[in-house]
Amino acid sequence: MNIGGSTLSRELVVVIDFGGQYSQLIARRIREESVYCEIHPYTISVEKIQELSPKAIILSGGPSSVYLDESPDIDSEIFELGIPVLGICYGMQIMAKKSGGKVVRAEKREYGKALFEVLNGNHLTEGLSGELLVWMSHGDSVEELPPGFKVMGKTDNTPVAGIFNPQKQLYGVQFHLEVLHTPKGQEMLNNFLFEIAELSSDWTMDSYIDETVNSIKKEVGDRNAICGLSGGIDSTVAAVLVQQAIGDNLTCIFVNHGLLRKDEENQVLELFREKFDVKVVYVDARERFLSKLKGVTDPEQKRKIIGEEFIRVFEEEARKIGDVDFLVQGTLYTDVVESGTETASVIKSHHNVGGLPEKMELSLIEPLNSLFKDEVRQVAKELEMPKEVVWRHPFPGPGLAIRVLGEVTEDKLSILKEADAVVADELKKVGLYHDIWQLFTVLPDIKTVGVKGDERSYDYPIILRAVNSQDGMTADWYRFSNDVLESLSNRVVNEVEGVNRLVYDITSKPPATIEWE
Ligand SMILES: Nc1ncnc2c1ncn2[C@@H]1O[C@H](COP(=O)(O)OP(=O)(O)OP(=O)(O)O)[C@@H](O)[C@H]1O
Ligand SMILES: O=c1[nH]c(=O)c2[nH+]cn([C@@H]3O[C@H](COP(=O)(O)O)[C@@H](O)[C@H]3O)c2[nH]1
Ligand SMILES: NC(=O)CC[C@H](N)C(=O)O
Ligand SMILES: [Mg+2]
Repeated sequence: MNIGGSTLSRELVVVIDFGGQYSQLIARRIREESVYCEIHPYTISVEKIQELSPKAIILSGGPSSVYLDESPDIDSEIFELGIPVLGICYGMQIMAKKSGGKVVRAEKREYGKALFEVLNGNHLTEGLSGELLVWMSHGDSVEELPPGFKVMGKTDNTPVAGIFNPQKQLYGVQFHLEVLHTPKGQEMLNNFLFEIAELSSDWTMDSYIDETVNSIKKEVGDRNAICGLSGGIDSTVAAVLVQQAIGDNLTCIFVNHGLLRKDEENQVLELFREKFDVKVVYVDARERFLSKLKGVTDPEQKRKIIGEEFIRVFEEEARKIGDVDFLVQGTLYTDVVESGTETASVIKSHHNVGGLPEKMELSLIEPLNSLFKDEVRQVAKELEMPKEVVWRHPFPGPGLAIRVLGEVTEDKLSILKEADAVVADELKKVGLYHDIWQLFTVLPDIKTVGVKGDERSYDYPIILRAVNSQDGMTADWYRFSNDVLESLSNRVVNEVEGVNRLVYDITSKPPATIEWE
């Protein structure tokens, strides 16, 4: 059993993912309107959709072409369910093809900004007049309209840039209305959600808390649970929600795997002792994690070892407590998606999802597995948690193991801990720490030559990473002033033994990821 937020009752929009790069963004745009939505792979069956009983369906874009044999397909039945459907790009093309139209390779690829001229009045563009600036990214086009459909509008390049069938409430747009480069995109999406599908905005964090607590109460009853607690926002919120549901039957397990930041174990324990009324067991597992990681250099292998070891520690602690059936984790929607689904490829195996061992003694409770990070922060605020928890920078479960590149050793860990502490201290001093979404240092597996005090040094460089983001799915590097960069460099090189260089990572995600491994 996996108890998560998605089992709750509320109006639902299903986004069907054809492998598009913006599927997450579509989901975010919908949730920003206080409407709950879930992303499902295109392989979802019609029966499953009926079971979920969504009030609207959105078909995402995708890299493939609908006329190819192996291209992602969907059962035509979904257009007959009486549920309003909006197809975007590939989504519109598949809607056209499955409804009896024809899609072909276009003469000219259309990429970037275009002007969309509305040709036939329809509910999607209601309230919008004149030519609309839209964002295009396609090489295929609808050549023949399916029966029952009308052309919604055109661009210079694309005579059929939008289609609709008002009787069946089917709408398709060739452009991406979910990106900011389509300025009226959100208005069109709102027309679809509220005018066409008649959804109400019933997705609030307030209602989320009540429903989640109630559903955990029902599922767990008077049985016992443990919670993997890191002091991070996700597990803290998960612990508090579960505690509200089952009270003293919850015990939190805080694991020191030797990969925490400088003094982090003490800070976390103190925070929980002072500010939260939950039972916390501290486990010193440094030895066993570090010995399992000995000689291992491959990033995915490191993650899997750590994921498995976490579970083994949790199981041992559960046996000590006795009669424990559940493990609570602060898994987020993003952890699930990045660890790979049928249509989304594995970016990296988050230790708590893709890194889980196949056999587990405990059933999972993941009350946040349908939320994005910023939504969890909203829940935390709603729960009146201290600011230091709400705005704490995310810290990955595998900790410094994925920031010491290559083999993890005690020596390298201690250099990295020191560098990390110096950087955090300096940025708190200049008042920038909370301006940044996530900040950390990385220790690469190389040494470089320097000159310190007139003498040659052959030491490690430290890489500084600072990014801003909303939910960790995309991120932009932080623009420091030169003065701040200079003081950071001076302090790190002077104060951290074994380091003679500081370099700054100026890559966004994508194409990089936030962590280096
Ligand atoms: N040191 C730890 N001890 C026990 N459980 C942990 C530890 N580190 C991570 N976990 C578990 O793994 C989950 C995922 O880790 P993750 O880092 O994504 O979440 P978090 O630490 O709660 O929040 P944040 O993302 O803000 O750091 C946590 O929610 C928690 O259940
Ligand atoms: O708990 C976690 N277990 C993991 O295995 C893991 N990998 C990455 N992260 C965090 O996720 C966010 C996105 O990171 P990436 O851009 O590196 O994928 C960033 O905030 C990362 O710190 C993890 N968190
Ligand atoms: N972004 C998309 O969905 C592209 C759809 C299709 N591959 C095309 O090029 O037209
Ligand atoms: Mg964490």
